[in-house]
Amino acid sequence: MTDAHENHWAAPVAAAALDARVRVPGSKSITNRAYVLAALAGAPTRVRVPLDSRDTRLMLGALASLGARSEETADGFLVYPLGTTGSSHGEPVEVTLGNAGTVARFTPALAALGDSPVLFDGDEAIRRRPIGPLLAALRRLGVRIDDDGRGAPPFTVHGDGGVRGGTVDLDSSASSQFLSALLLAGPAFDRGVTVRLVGDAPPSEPHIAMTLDMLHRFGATVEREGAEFHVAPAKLSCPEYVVEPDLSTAAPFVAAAVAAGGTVRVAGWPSTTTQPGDWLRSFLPALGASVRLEDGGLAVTGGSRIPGVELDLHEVGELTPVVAALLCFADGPSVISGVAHLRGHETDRITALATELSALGGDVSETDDGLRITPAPLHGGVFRTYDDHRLVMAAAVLGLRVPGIHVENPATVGKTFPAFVETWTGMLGSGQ
Ligand SMILES: O=C(O)C1=C[C@@H](OP(=O)(O)O)[C@@H](O)[C@H](O)C1
Ligand SMILES: C=C(OP(=O)(O)O)C(=O)O
Repeated sequence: MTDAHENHWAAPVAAAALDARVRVPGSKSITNRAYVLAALAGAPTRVRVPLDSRDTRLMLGALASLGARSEETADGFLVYPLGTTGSSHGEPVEVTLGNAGTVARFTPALAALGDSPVLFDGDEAIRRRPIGPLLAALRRLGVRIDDDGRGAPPFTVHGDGGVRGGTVDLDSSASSQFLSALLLAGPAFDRGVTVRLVGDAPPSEPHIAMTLDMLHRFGATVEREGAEFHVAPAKLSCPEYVVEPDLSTAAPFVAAAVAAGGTVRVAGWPSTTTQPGDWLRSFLPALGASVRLEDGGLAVTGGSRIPGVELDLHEVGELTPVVAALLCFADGPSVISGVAHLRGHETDRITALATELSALGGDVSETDDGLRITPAPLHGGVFRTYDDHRLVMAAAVLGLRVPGIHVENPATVGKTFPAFVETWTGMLGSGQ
C-alpha cells in the first residue's frame, strides 16, 4: 500500500458507498492542555484516553525537561506537578518543540516559573511560526527572554523562580494559542493575569473557550468580559481528566461520507464540547449530508450532490484543508475566507492547498485570506504534504474519488494520528 522507495501512499478509491464505524484518538488540543494544567497542579492528574502522537509526546517531553514527570498507565498518563523530576537547579535545559504549536506556545511560561535557562527550538518549520507577541507579553509580565528578534523560535527563557504576572495587552491575531498560553499559566503567576486583547480578533474562538473550560475544570477562577480576560492566582487540582475524541481528526472521516456517499459513524462524538470540529455537525447539511447525533456517536450520510458554498473559517481554521478538499467535488464555485493565519501553521496552508489542488487539475486560487475553488475534473498525481498532517488527511479525501493520488510522506500524519492510514483503509473495508 505504501510505496516504500518513493515514500508515497496510494490513497484508496472508494469502490462503493461507505458503511463504516470509526474510532478516532483523543483530542490533541485537550490532551496538551490537560498535561500543562496537570504540571501546574498541586497533585498528580490521571489523564485518561489522551492522544498518543508526536505532538503529545513532545509535550510530555517538554514538561519532563521543565521538571514535571509522567508515568504511562493502562489508559493514559499520570502527570506529576513541576518539581518532581529531581532535576538540578540552575542547569541549562533544552525543550524540543518539533512542529507543535501547542508546545511552542504553552510551555515558555512554565519555564519562567523554574530557575534554569531554557532553550526552545524544534523543526525548521517551527522556526517560521509566529510567537513574537507572546514573548513580548511575557516580558511585560516580568520574564527575561533572549531571542534573535525574528519573533519565532529559537529563544531562551531565563527562569527566575516565579512570574509576577498582572495586566498585559496582547495581539493574538496571528494565533489564538498566544492568549491560551497566558491564560493556562495565569493561576501560577503571583498576581494571576489580566489579558487585554488588542489588534484584530484572535482566530479559533472554540480553542479559547476550551482553555477557559479546562481552567475551570482544574479549579481556576476565570472571568471574561469581551476582549478582557482575568485568571486569578490559584492552586490547581483535577485528580482525573477524561479526554474527548479529536473531532478535527474525525473531519476527514465524516467528509468521506459526503465525498463517497453512504454513512460513516464516528464513535464517542460528545453531545457538548468546545472542540472546533463540532462545527461540522451544523455545516455538513449545507453540503447535502444528513447528520445524526446518536447514542454511540455521530452518523453522517452523504447526499446526492455537493453544492458550492461561501465560508468564513476564521473560528475553525484547522478544518480548512479537509473542507477545501471536499469542496473540490462541489458542483458550483466555493470561497473560503477568514484564514490568513493559516500561512503561519505547519506550513503556509493557503499556498500549499492552492498549489497541490491545482497540480491535480483543480481550479483553485489563493486570496489574501483563503481560497477560491471552481469545479474542475481532477486527475491523479503526487500530492505533496509539506510535513503537514492535515494535508495527508485532505489528500485521502480526494483519493476517494480520484484514482492515482500518491500522498507524499504519509507518516507525517503522526503529528496527531499515527494510525491514520490503517484506520482510513479499515473504513473502506477489507479488500480495498
Ligand atoms: O489551542 C489549540 O489547541 C489550537 C489552536 C489553533 O491554533 P491557531 O489559533 O494558531 O490557528 C488550532 O489551529 C491548533 O490546531 C490548535
Ligand atoms: C495548526 C495546527 O497545529 P498546532 O497545534 O501545531 O498549531 C493543527 O493541528 O492544525
